[in-house]
Amino acid sequence: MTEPVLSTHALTKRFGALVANEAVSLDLRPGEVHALIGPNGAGKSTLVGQICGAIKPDEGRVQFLGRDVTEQSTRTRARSGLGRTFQISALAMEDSVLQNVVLGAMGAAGTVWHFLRPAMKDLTIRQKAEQALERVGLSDLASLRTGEISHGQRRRLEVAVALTLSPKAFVMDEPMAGLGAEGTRELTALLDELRQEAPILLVEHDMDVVFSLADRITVLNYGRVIATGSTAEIRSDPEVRRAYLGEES
Ligand SMILES: Nc1ncnc2c1ncn2[C@@H]1O[C@H](COP(=O)(O)OP(=O)(O)OP(=O)(O)O)[C@@H](O)[C@H]1O
Repeated sequence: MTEPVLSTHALTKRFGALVANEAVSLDLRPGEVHALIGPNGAGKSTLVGQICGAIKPDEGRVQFLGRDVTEQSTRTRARSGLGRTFQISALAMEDSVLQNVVLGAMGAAGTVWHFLRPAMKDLTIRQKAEQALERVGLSDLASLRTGEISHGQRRRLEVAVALTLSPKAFVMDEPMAGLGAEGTRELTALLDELRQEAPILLVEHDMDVVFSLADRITVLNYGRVIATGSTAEIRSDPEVRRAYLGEES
């Protein structure tokens, strides 16, 4: 079997008496979209936080590109190619679309102490940013203020920022949240293409998106994995239907 790009091994996280994740193991394989679903409070964001380095696990390990990264900072993981988009936008609304991507590319190049103005003149960084914007179909909006573009376009801009890291894997936390039908359709098409460049761990509530994009699905309930499998397997799993899809047994 192909080596996974990213994997968690028995990750456990407690908040006081609450077990938010209990021995969660999953993997992300090359070329796939692996959706992580579960009811509100199931522990999806807690898991993503541990994968990306924002939350320290109580037990268990995280492996990325064959290395144990459990003790690494968010920044180190990002620099090795763990691309992340957030539930809540981290974009600078007053800056232009291009400036936001340049800021991302500066972080990727390790030039965080430079000021934005000289960075805009750094040809390598600027080129990288422009390529990323082209990849997500936002080149025409490069000079607009980020606050002026639509919510859907901002979601794609976040993907462009992540692309400047030349990611080896994406972790996306509810990228479709708040999008209308058109925005959802555009972002779904983009993610469908991006999986060839880097596999995607996708936390998503929109089941139409999940079932149209995912190669595999992992279902969390009360912090535990209750099922992992293909979309067909998940659809017909009685425990999933009971716990998540709200069906009577
Ligand atoms: N910092 C924290 N301190 C205490 N409890 C927390 C903390 N973070 C999360 N929790 C609790 O852990 C459980 C899992 O939360 P988490 O946000 O990971 O779930 P989720 O599946 O992402 O939910 P949602 O779909 O609503 O985003 C919840 O009961 C939540 O209240």
